[in-house]
Amino acid sequence: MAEDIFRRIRKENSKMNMNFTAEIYNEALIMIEDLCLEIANKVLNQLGMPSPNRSAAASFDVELCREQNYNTGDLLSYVQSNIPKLTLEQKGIYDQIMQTVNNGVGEIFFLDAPGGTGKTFLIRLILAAIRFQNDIALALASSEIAATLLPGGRTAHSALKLPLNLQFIETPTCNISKASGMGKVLQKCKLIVWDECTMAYKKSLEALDRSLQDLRGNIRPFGDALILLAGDFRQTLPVIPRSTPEDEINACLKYSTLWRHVNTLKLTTNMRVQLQNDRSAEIFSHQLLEIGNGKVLVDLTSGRVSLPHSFCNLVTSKEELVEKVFPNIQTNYKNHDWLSERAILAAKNKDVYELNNIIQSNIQSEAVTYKSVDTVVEADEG
Ligand SMILES: Nc1ncnc2c1ncn2[C@@H]1O[C@H](COP(=O)(O)OP(=O)(O)OP(=O)(O)O)[C@@H](O)[C@H]1O
Repeated sequence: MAEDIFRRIRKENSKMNMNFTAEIYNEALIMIEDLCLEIANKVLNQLGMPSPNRSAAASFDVELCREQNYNTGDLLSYVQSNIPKLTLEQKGIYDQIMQTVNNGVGEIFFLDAPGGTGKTFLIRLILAAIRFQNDIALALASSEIAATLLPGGRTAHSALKLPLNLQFIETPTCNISKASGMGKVLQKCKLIVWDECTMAYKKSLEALDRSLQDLRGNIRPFGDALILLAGDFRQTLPVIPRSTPEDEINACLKYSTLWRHVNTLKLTTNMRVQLQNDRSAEIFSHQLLEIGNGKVLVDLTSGRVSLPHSFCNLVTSKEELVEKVFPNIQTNYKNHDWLSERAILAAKNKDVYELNNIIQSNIQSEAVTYKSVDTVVEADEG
């Protein structure tokens, strides 16, 4: 267990010159003791093992080291080379946020950015501009994929230790103490970015709000921290299994009392269109916005929209779709670059399984079954 912790810490702090330390053994003892308490309601001492030092664990600020462990020289050159590229719209938002950071005042911004308008580009620059001054900018996202797009990005659930059964708790909080590494990060940080916040349950942001108020000893929204929320309400809203659309809308951030404190900033120019000067990309992005903005008629009986004429290529079966996206998969499947450029997205697991079966049945090779575990692990391991 101690070796797992050691590997995890080395991975999280790739540039930290860290050796095996007594604190790592201590963290392992704490984890073992937590399990024993849960299973047998006994501390390690009662089971003939050494007791962990709980206060020493609090001073083991891995989280704090992680957030301050950036190469400032690299960040400075990144900032200097990318600021001149910002469009007027992006520069206006960059300046407003950096000014608020430098003034040290609390504010809640929402960056309303349809796909392709340079939201990720801008956020990466803001993170770098804060970090190169040796200040902390915490990058969170609602999904793992979005988290990987931001340097130092982590899922909000894992970083904030949000309860897994959030929706059933009246007033959830983050499971973070003042003395913990993450508690210190949240007290010190100059900015918290939460990308794809539009997918998060409003209760997860409310939990962060409560915890920041407590950690920072300030009863203003989010403890007067500077928060940059980003996302697009035209895209996926919080997913609640077996719920109605009303439940999903009610779970979303706009229906939180926090929303009235939010200052919305907008990005509107599609950079993919602008940079490539591609007319068809422009038409496609316009059509996407029309759908997202509810301008396309919905069939009231089925609840579906009819896709605009020339919006995309339509196919008549899953087999045809597989053939279009993965032509000649029998031989191409060995080419990883080819594979990494294509994917089929489906809204339901049922369709994912069916599509996977069709693709796999086209590949003539020996089938290997790997075991997997799908139980929930500790929130901080997720
Ligand atoms: N000012 C800029 N100068 C040069 N390239 C830019 C600029 N803004 C954005 N880009 C590029 O445009 C593309 C789209 O930007 P980005 O990925 O940041 O958009 P996004 O709003 O996050 O889109 P999505 O939500 O679809 O991921 C990227 O390749 C990005 O590097």
